[in-house]
Amino acid sequence: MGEVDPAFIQAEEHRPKLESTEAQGIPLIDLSDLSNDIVKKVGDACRDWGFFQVINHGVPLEKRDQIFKASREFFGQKLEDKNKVRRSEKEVMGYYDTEHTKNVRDWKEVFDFTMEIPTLFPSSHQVYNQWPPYPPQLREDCEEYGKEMERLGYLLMEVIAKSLGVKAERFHGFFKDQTSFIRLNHYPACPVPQLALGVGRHKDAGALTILAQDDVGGLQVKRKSDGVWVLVNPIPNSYIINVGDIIQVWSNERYESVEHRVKVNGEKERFSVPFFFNPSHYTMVQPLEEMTDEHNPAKYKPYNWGNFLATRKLSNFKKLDVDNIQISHFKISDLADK
Ligand SMILES: O=C(O)CCC(=O)C(=O)O
Ligand SMILES: [Fe+2]
Repeated sequence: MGEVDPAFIQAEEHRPKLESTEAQGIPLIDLSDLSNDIVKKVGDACRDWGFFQVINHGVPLEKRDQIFKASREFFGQKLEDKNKVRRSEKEVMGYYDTEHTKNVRDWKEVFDFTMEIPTLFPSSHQVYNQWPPYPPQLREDCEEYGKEMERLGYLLMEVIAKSLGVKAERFHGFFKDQTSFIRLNHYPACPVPQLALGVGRHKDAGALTILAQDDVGGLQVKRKSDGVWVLVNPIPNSYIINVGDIIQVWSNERYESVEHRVKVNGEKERFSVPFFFNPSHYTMVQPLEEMTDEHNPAKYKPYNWGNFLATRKLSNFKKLDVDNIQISHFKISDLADK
């Protein structure tokens, strides 16, 4: 990435401290026992943290190892080779190294691919994958891994539905024609880890994120109880799950999408692979009827997910002079607060 471009430098109040608290308390849940106890544990974690880790999730280790290996091989190429699948304003999937979060450049490079091909977006936004020639097995590894993520995504949505007291399949219909995508993240070692971030503070806009990280560590979560940034410990072969903005809206804020960011390392590079489980573009996102009643009215106006996603993707692609789209724009202000 060469000289440190000022575009990477975070405002002082957002700079990471070099030492940071380890996340004592982020729940670790064993999914092999699908009893009510798990439902309660997942529900409590969604409410108290917006984050949890899972083990015994059923994703074969071999599939995870393969996608990490392919990712390392892909990013290890020369820039001119990675540029063969470069993302553009129109081709929203593929490689790029200029993502901005809240208008500050992230210290990372990414490769995005979508699950359904072509993902059904509004006709102006047909989404196709761009597969690189090298490494040759990357496409197959990605597609195989994607199937595992989808399976785990549905399973987790069932547990979350039960924890909210609605029927297990309540959310399934929203994911027909889903706009889910997977991102390969590479965070190179950074000469100024105290000034830049791998990903600036943000909340995930989709429904649910399932993240695999390597053993380097760097993901930090803003702890709900006190606002302190705590590090999510890498646990071998576990997945980090977080509630996205859409679950916050569907649950009418029973669960909250929590801010997180990625610190970079002065010596070590880091790899991670998030799966963003997203509904169809034509989903009107709004609180579930079951989550509202006269004492607990809907806190959000319905919004169209496809438009939200397209607007957010454009603002992450290039620096804009306005703040990017947020669910707070659809919040119904409470008369009692006025
Ligand atoms: O790499 C990570 O640990 C997290 C990345 C992330 O938060 C994101 O891509 O939304
Ligand atoms: Fe994120």
